[in-house]
Amino acid sequence: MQLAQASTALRPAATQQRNLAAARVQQRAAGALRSLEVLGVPVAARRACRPAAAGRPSSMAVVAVAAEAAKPTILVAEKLGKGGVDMLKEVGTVDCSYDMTKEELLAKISLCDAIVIRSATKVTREVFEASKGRLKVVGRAGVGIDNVDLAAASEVGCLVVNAPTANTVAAAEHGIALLCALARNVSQADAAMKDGRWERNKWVGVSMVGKTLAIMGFGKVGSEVARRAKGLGMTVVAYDPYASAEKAAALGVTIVSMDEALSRGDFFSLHMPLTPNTKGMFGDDAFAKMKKGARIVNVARGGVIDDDALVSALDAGVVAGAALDVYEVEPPPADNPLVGRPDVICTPHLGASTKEAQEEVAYEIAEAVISALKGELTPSCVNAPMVAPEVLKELQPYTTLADGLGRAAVQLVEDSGFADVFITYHSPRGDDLDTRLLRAMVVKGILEQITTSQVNLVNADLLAKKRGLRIVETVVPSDGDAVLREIEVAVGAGKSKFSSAVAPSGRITVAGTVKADNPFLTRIGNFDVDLALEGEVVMVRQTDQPGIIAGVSTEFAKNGINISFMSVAREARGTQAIMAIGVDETPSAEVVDAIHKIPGVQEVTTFSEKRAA
Ligand SMILES: NC(=O)C1=CN([C@@H]2O[C@H](COP(=O)(O)OP(=O)(O)OC[C@H]3O[C@@H](n4cnc5c(N)ncnc54)[C@H](O)[C@@H]3O)[C@@H](O)[C@H]2O)C=CC1
Ligand SMILES: O=C(O)C(=O)COP(=O)(O)O
Repeated sequence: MQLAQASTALRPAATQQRNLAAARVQQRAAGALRSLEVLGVPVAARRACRPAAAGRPSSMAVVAVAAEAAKPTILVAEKLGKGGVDMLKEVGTVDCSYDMTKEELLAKISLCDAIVIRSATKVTREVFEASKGRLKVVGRAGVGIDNVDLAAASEVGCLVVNAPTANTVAAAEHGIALLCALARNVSQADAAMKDGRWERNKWVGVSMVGKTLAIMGFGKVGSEVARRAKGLGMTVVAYDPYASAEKAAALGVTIVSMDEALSRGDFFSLHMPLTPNTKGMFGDDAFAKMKKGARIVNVARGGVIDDDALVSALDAGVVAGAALDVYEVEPPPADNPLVGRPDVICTPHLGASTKEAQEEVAYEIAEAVISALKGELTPSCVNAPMVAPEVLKELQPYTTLADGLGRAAVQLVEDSGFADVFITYHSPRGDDLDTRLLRAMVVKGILEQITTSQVNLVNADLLAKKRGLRIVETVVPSDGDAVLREIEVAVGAGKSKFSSAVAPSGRITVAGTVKADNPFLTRIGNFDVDLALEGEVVMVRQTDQPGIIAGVSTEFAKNGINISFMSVAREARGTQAIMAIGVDETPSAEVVDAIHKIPGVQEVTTFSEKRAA
């Protein structure tokens, strides 16, 4: 009765948690417009609603349309908890197609903006190629991302997000379950009884209390296993080259070298990810260093153990038994040398498979996928640099500026091209300024003018490198309360369309700042200007003499072009001057020509802060 009451009492709390998760998602949705601008991560709908021939709509416009018309298509390729699927349905068209063949996946993927997978689906380079640029988010409903080609994802600017925390306890509990089963031959004894045999002497086990458990990989799962093993009275040591000894000590765990772990462990529990470094980590060499009669549990990934080496170690009695949840190939082929052995107990990759964990994983991944589709940098993005939310918030207005300056600089380049981009940040933070986001936005501004690639924080550096751009960043310490006083973007181009944009350094140079959250152009070449960095900009170089401003504005007025901002700067009275004019409508070639013909005007150029077509 009491238990029933307790569980009823708990239910509203769980519901509340769901509501909170939904509210979080809604809150994020509200911030989506801004985030899109920040990262330039195109929402799925961006492609869907992009007009075929017309100029590319701004991200803002796209989102507005997106919300109305084109919902992203989200392919759920493996079983996902209903709560998560429902969350995804609120923002997109969800296609739950489980157990697809590779060919079916390849055929479907170009219709999908996001895919949600578990460990069985391999998202290979071939899959990204088949998606033809449409796939923007891979959501791994779990931890291990060894089944996703991260390099290929990054190259195409696809965000990969995972659910790093929701199945930690489930995996740890399964590790402990296998540890106990291994020590006490639970599986073998159970199989014998079901086979009609009562074998009390055959299945005598070993005790765990007082024994040493060596945890290999002391991350989230490893430390939860440690906590539980301490409760069983075991001595716990851990090998993890990246773990904090203090954190381990707080749990009563000693961090040791790999060799020490190998020589001390009576039991081993593996919890490192599968990476090129950990692949085959438990091979002949490692087994040779173990105590005779050690037992090993693998709830991490099959590939970290070399199967043949384990077979030899079992045959030699170095390893007394193994418990495996994961396999190099899943499901393991019939000729797998380990599965059929009586000294090996096996489960079919069940570590994360509890009802509770799967419900939570589904919410965690749905939230991450939705936020990634909206262009937000989710904390669980595994192929983009982590930018803390507070940094993101602080830098947001400057990201628009950085994007705009990159866009302006590249449009001032005369045909010859360029390879060097110099970005100078004037900031009171000095070297503490996190410039990754700003650099990505400058690169995005530049590349979006000259390529059709979608550029975002994930692939900006990579695409810049591929285009042979060399980005040189300098942070100049400055005064002031704002995080940044000015950003300057200079490109080492041979020639500019607007000669006054070339600074004494010989580089096309533009600089800007943020005023009241809006980006402003403050310098072109060697001229100080003051112009909102938005829409169309007309640059005019003239002799400093009366009447030119009137002539230029008359020309705009005649053609129904509204001036939004104007800034005039000169070297000295009666010498060279420039006008930077923000206009609401794009001036035609005829208007530009007419301005050029005004006596005293030497050159005219335009650039656009709108996205390139
Ligand atoms: N069987 C199952 O269903 C599940 C399996 N897993 C597996 O468990 C692994 C661990 O998961 P978490 O603890 O959540 O990840 P985590 O990232 O929190 O921990 C991994 C730890 O491994 C350490 N590590 C990396 N390279 C190492 C090396 N060469 N030697 C020793 N340690 C190394 C890292 O420093 C980190 O502390 C995952 O990568 C996943 O493959 C996770 C959940 C469920
Ligand atoms: O989260 C992990 O890394 C797991 O191994 C769990 O895999 P699964 O989602 O159960 O296929």
